[in-house]
Formats: sequence, structure tokens, C-alpha cells
Amino acid sequence: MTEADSEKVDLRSEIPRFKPATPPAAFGEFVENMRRLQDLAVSIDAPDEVYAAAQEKTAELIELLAPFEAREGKGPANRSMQLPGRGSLLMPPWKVEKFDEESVVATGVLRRYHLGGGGVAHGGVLPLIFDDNFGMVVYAAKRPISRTAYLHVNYRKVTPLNVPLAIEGKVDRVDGRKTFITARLTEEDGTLLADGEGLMVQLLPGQP
Ligand SMILES: CCCCCCCC(=O)SCCNC(=O)CCNC(=O)[C@H](O)C(C)(C)COP(=O)(O)OP(=O)(O)OC[C@H]1O[C@@H](n2cnc3c(N)ncnc32)[C@H](O)[C@@H]1OP(=O)(O)O
Repeated sequence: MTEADSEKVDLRSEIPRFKPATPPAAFGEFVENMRRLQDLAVSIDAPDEVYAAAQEKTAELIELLAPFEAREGKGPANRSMQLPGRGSLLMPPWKVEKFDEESVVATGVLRRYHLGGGGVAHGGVLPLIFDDNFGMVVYAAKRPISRTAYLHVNYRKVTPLNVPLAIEGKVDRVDGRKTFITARLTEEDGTLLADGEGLMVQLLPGQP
């Protein structure tokens, strides 16, 4: 087996094997600062000179970071299990509280950069949270490596920002290659905000 092959989850596919990362000490704070920057980028109303100064600083940051761009599965982002959102800026900064064959629970808040309109979360953020949960449920339930074939979200109430939330997902039923998953997004007091159902289909040899 070549070194490149040993990095794959399955020799028949191109999916990289998931290896949790132990991030360098400053990484967590760096990611949190980036999230704060996202909050500000979508909310500030500043004079032109402030944008010009910010533009110069971000250009400097890009120059600092660009030489270290790495392929999927190499850097700590998305693999740092102890950090909110696994240290990935794509993911809301949530933490996994329960991960076993029965269910997967993650908790956290949505923040200013998740705003849709009228002070509540953008509807498109919820499928991201459900899809990520479904992926973890498949893994926790020891089902074969699968991808989402469909995902259905019922929006029962608007989802507030800066309020503790939880998602719990579990396997509903299995039918050959198909794993059907259900999940509920709630507030801390159990108020149902959204529920979802998804079909995860086991990948066949050669499917990316
Ligand atoms: C490694 C990463 C793991 C983490 C994943 C996290 C979740 C993700 O976000 S994955 C990204 C989003 N998903 C994708 O990009 C998937 C893109 N789609 C695909 O790759 C393929 O369509 C795939 C793999 C889902 C299914 O393709 P294929 O293997 O050809 O399935 P196919 O043979 O048509 O169907 C298998 C079964 O599923 C059913 N099925 C497939 N799609 C659907 C659908 N949309 N609705 C209902 N049933 C469906 C079929 O009817 C069939 O059922 P049965 O066995 O009873 O006849």
C-alpha cells in the first residue's frame, strides 16, 4: 500500500481517512477571532478609511497564511474535535456532547454571521447543521461510509441567535445501503425549532 493509499478511508474511494488533530496552542483562539471577524464583517457600518485600513490588514493576513495552505485532512481545521465546530469556519461553533450508536447530540449557539433577517437565523444554516449531524450519526452507528441522498427540514419556529440550541439525531431505520436518519433541533427548554429527515446511501466502490 502506498502512503497516498493509507490516507484514504477506503482503497476503493478518494475519501481521505478521518484523523482527529491535536491543534497547535494558538489555533483555537485564531479560529474564534476569525469567527468574531465574520460577525463584524456582516454587521459593521464604518467610514471608508476604516474599511481601507481593514482591507490592508486582511491583505497582510492573507500574505502570512497563504504559503501554508494544505490539502484536505492535513491542517487542524475540521479535525480538532475539542474545538467548537471542530475548528472549521464552515461549521457553526458547536460541540458534540453525545456520540454513540443510540444518537449524536451537539449543542451551541448561532451568532450574528448566521443572521438571515428579522433577528433570526438564516434558513440555509439549518440544513448544514442537520447534514453534519446525519454524517456523524452514520459514523457513530457504525454504518458504512455514506453520503446524503436527500435531506428534508421542517421549520417549526424561527431559530434565534445567541441562544443555546441542541440537535439530536438518530438512525430511524436501515434498508440495505440506505440509512434513514431523523433529528430534532431544540432550545434548551426542549422547544422544537426544526426537525429533519435524511437518507444516507452507502457509497459503492469508486463513488467519490
Ligand atoms: C465521506 C463523507 C461522509 C460524510 C458525509 C456527510 C454528508 C454529506 O454532506 S455528503 C455531501 C452531499 N451529498 C452528496 O453530494 C451526494 C451526491 N449523490 C451521490 O453521490 C449519489 O447520488 C448517491 C451516492 C447518494 C447515491 O447514488 P447511487 O449509488 O447511484 O444510488 P442509487 O443506486 O441510485 O440508489 C440507491 C438507493 O437509494 C435510493 N435513493 C437514492 N437517492 C435517493 C433520493 N434522493 N431519494 C430517495 N431515494 C433515493 C434509490 O432509490 C435506491 O434505493 P433501492 O436500493 O431501494 O432501489
